[in-house]
Amino acid sequence: MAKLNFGGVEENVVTREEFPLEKAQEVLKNEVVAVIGYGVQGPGQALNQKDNGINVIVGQRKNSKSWDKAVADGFVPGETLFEIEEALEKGTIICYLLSDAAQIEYWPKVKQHLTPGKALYFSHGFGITFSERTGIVPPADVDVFLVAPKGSGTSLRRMFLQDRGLNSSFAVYQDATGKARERVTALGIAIGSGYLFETDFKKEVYSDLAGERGTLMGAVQGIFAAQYDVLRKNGHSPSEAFNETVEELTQSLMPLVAENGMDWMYANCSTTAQRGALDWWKRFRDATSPLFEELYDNVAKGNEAQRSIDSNSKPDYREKLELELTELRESEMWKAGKTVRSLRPENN
Ligand SMILES: NC(=O)c1ccc[n+]([C@@H]2O[C@H](COP(=O)([O-])OP(=O)(O)OC[C@H]3O[C@@H](n4cnc5c(N)ncnc54)[C@H](O)[C@@H]3O)[C@@H](O)[C@H]2O)c1
Ligand SMILES: CC(C)(O)[C@@H](O)C(=O)O
Ligand SMILES: [Mg+2]
Ligand SMILES: [Mg+2]
Repeated sequence: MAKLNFGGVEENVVTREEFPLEKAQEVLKNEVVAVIGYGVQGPGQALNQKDNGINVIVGQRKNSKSWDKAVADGFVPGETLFEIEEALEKGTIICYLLSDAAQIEYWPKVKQHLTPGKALYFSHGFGITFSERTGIVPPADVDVFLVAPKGSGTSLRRMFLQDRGLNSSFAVYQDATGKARERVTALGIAIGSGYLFETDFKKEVYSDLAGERGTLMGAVQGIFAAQYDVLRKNGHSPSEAFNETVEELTQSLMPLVAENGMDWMYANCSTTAQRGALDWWKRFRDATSPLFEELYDNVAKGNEAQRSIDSNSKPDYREKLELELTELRESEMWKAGKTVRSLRPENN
């Protein structure tokens, strides 16, 4: 593994140079990788593995939208696409990619098919870390590990098609065969990861739940809404408020941050903007820091996991989520955003 220096701290990272695709293919040549669930991660991971020459099958409920999607994506019923139980039986590596809540419901069936030497693969530390709540306790004679792409399954697939890789975390929880590490590394490469960063199940799930509730998804919408509302209350038009809150950030400034860091983005703005941003960022940090502390604490106590289990186990959880997404979509800010986006050349 390559040792890289991250801001003064050395960490181990698996690179594609040291573990090329050919090595992954060799490690996995006698395995049947069963991807269970074809929602968001399922398609990205299954298609990338298929294109990488891995023997991959999909397990999904028949008569579902996801089943039809798998067929449309080229998986063949009876050959590479099966009902969940059949795929569980055929697979030697079970990639458990049902939603975290659905994993609880299906666990008794999965466990039944985890015969000695098989491997159980997750893309989240959720089920194992919160096992008192999920009931997911694997038998001792199977390998248990995770590869968690740090991004959407949609991006995993898109970046693969662009010959780029999405960074993933990986962890081994249980090594029953003595081969868990090479199996998980091979899978990490095969699903289209760029680099693999080592962690453990608990660290992965705590950081992931905090991140998505925080800056990646929850906090970003919150801070957008707060600024947009203040601008609107002070008489600015929807387009002005949206451009100054979201559009400029995603189209002009975030690409600069992505390219070369925050100081680089700042340096490409006026000295007027730099003076103000350098004065104000610490106040935003200090104002939000207690909220981030509260969030992490809730994650560590298992409250966030429980909330997710409770609400996403309800029969109508999809409709309920969709209602809340619609509320966002129908808010003035995001309706203004729709019109602003329609003006981009690629949407004209
Ligand atoms: N979505 C992402 O991009 C992403 C990123 C990193 C990690 N993960 C992790 O990957 C795993 C899969 O997440 P996802 O977002 O792809 O899941 P998802 O919510 O898209 O659901 C995956 C599949 O589960 C099926 N499913 C849901 N409820 C079911 C039930 N009761 N019975 C049978 N099937 C059911 C759905 O039909 C779908 O095919 C999770 O552990 C998640 O935390 C997801
Ligand atoms: C894509 C995310 C937010 O990184 C993932 O953690 C998820 O749960 O979907
Ligand atoms: Mg997550
Ligand atoms: Mg994540």
